[in-house]
Amino acid sequence: MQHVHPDPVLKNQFASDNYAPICPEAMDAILQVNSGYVNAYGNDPWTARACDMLRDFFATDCQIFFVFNGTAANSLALASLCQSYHSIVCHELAHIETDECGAPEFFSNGTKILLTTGNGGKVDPAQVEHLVTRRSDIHYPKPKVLSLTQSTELGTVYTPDELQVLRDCAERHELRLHMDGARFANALASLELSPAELSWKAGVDVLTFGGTKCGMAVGEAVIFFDRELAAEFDYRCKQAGQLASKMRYLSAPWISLLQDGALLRHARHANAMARLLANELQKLPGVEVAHPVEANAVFVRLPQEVIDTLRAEGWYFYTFIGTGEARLMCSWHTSEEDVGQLVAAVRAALPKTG
Ligand SMILES: Cc1ncc(COP(=O)(O)O)c(C=O)c1O
Ligand SMILES: C[C@H](O)[C@H](N)C(=O)O
Repeated sequence: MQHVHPDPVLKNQFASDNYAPICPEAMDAILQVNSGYVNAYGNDPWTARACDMLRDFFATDCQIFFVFNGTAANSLALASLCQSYHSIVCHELAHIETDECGAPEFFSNGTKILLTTGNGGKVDPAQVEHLVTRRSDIHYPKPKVLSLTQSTELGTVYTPDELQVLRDCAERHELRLHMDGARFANALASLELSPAELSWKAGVDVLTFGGTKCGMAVGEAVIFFDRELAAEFDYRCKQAGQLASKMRYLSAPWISLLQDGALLRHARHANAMARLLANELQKLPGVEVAHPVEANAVFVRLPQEVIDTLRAEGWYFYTFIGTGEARLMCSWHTSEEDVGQLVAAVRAALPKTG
């Protein structure tokens, strides 16, 4: 096929796992189900099978819905957990606060987001306790949801002990627990825990499970572990324009990524590339890895002239996430050669000593 643009493929990209192509398993799945007519709007056999496989994956009778992207998954899930007069507590760097353009507030008809700080992009339990208990008068938007991102926007992961402390706080104050799992697979691969231990057994009521970051073209799973909270969620999806008519193309890739372990294999690979990148970069003078590398992101403090040089050479990376560091995001598609080329470019861009 003639490329729309002369050469759309980016050679030097560490901006996001969203830039990666579809992984082979997901593409094969799309081709395999692309025959003939099937029921639309999720009433096809592959969607049913994908839901059953996710119930097996989480070892519980959860309810699953597929939507087009993570912003929709988070916003609609949050809207199911609270009323407009409630508030949602999350980290100040949470995607639902910084990068969803007000969608959570919009789809919940105005629910207020209350922010905590905390090291490594993880909410500070003491600040959650303070936000929830500081006021109980009618004028204060009553906290109803605690939202955690796992793995976090800074590439760290909540440990089981940290999750337990937050779960205890949520239960003490009757908060529902939302988990933004855009990179849940990376957290699973990092902690080597079971999906159940990292979700419903940790008290999570609803998980938005990222398929896109695992190599799918599209298709996030909204997973309700408390089925009562899923009541009429299908209507919420339809009204928000998130009910896919050709659902089979969102659900079938989940089958292929779950059935032979590809989902976790790709996550482990992305995490390994991030560790390799961090290990090589921190050997360089003047380069500081800013946060623990526990998933597939590396945040580095680089001299501005290095950033300018790298960008002039065509390297893609974000500096608007976190607290100003350069975010270098690895994916299922990142190779050791890619890592080596970036490290060499950083080394060459550093001021010459001596
Ligand atoms: C932490 C996090 N949550 C959610 C999302 C989903 O965002 P989108 O609506 O772009 O799929 C992203 C996107 O990459 C993300 O990084
Ligand atoms: C920040 C952007 O919205 C996307 N979630 C990413 O992580 O690349």
